[in-house]
Amino acid sequence: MSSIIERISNLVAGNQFAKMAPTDEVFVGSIDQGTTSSRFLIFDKAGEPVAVHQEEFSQIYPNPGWHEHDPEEIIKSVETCIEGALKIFEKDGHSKDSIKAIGITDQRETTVVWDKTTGEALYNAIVWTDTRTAALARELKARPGSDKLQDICGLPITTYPSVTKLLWLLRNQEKVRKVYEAGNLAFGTIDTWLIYKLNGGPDKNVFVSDPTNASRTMFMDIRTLKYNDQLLDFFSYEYDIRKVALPEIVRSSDTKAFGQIASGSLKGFPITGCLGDQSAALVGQKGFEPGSAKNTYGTGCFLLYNVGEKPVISTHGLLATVAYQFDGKPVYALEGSIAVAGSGVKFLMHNLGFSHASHKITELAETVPDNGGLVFVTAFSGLFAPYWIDDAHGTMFGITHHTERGHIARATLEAVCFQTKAILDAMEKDSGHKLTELKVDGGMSNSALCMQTQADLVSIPIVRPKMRETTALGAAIAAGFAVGVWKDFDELKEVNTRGQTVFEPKMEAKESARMLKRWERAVAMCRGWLAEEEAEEGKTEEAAELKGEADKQMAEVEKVDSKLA
Ligand SMILES: Nc1ncnc2c1ncn2[C@@H]1O[C@H](COP(=O)(O)OP(=O)(O)O)[C@@H](O)[C@H]1O
Ligand SMILES: O=P(O)(O)OC[C@H](O)CO
Repeated sequence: MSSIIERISNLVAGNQFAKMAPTDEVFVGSIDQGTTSSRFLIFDKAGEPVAVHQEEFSQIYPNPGWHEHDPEEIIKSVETCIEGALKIFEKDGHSKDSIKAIGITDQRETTVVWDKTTGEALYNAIVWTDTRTAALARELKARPGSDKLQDICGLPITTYPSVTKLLWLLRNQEKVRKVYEAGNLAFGTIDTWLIYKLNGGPDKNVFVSDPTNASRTMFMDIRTLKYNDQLLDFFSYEYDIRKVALPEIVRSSDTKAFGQIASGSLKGFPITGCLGDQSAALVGQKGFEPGSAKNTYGTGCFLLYNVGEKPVISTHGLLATVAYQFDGKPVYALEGSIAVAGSGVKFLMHNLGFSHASHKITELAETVPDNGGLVFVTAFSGLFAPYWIDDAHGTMFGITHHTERGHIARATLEAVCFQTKAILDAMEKDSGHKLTELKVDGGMSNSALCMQTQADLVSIPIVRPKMRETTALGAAIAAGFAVGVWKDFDELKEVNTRGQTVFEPKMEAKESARMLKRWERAVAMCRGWLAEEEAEEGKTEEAAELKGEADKQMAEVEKVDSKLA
């Protein structure tokens, strides 16, 4: 039996303990490496962010349709974010030792190549939005066997997946080719590059990717989650892809595979989760049940719909992708990808000088009651799902003396909502299931006008959580699962449930149908923009083919026209 003195001193010690830094606190860090900015957030067990630091980095557009990032700047931005958030965290009285694990989430498809002997990047990262490979994609589509690939990897051949970017680098960059010929070329998406560099580069050589990222390369069999011979053979007609080091594919939540941070204030802290950003957002929205979906309005906009443990290969212009793989079994999603969402807002700000802040674009759009007859097909990277038109450029239709900046701002927001509607229709056809509500997040979902328009156009409620850092939360959940911060989905029940906003559809069905028809007509009219040009110059055989395609598409326009009449 303990003495009274002993019990009293224990009580005192207990009280002192309560007043000191609460060492029983548990946090998870999350690196969110997006297209326009990097962030580091620290989440508590309730899924609330307690510290955050964000850094924008350079967007490099060397030619029309080209989009690059400096791979070293990306790493620096992440390191700065970690230090920045940690400072806030410690200032608030928390101890960094209470951070149990770190998750990573990243822009997908963006491609980096480096020399595996030195860890030196050999070219800028080619960003997912980049369309320099449009002709290469057409060349690949024309090769025998191209029609078999989507069934294996879930993606159609377009400029979007990593493969065309890697082939372009091999074909066009001598420095890359030399390292390839020496057998030292390493390929990675941003998750792989980050994990490799944060672990210290060639010294530790942690060279991995998770299935949600690897499923965006076109090298991975979506069913086995392994690199696939048929895919590698198909793409190896000029350069042998097997001579390029591809990262090992490991599950999205793991205590060992992702290594640990090699330097800075979090030196020695384990990285235990990794998810592509759109998968992470689905996890952050707790879309764990088949039939649940989310739409993330960031730089681009991506609708993911959980289809369960078997992939669904789309026949309506959507992608099959991996949602996550936490334990043995992968969970899949159908995806509708829109290339331009917030980047359209930034275009108005930076290229057209409309304002200096994103929310001001929404305010500008609110100065007019409707789009005034203007439709803006924001096809800056061609048009993605469900259309996949790589030879479209951004086009505005319906400009009159009545048109003012407010209309352009409004039409920019609406463009994302129209594409989301087209994606939802395609998803309904592929899955045979109609959504009853749509969960949203991402920077552009801050725009209430945009969310109301979305509800009006899809005719179902739009549900926006109060805490919209769902992408980062998803990566934290993946990391937290690995180290037991959360043990199962049940433990996440209360996470991120407070204070959601619901946007109910208000527009009359007749009016939304009229707007949608106009949009479809504008899409049909912006097809074949580059095809005509190439055919006239007689540049390529495919161009002539495309000219025929453009003519066919004009016939489509006429069909839409006659429907509208
Ligand atoms: N109130 C707003 N209205 C319209 N767009 C907004 C608003 N707030 C943020 N955005 C847009 O959201 C995008 C940033 O979203 P975010 O989810 O951080 O993107 P990413 O992860 O791709 O970098 C930017 O393009 C920004 O212009
Ligand atoms: O930067 P985001 O958030 O628009 O996401 C980029 C996507 O992952 C590209 O596929």
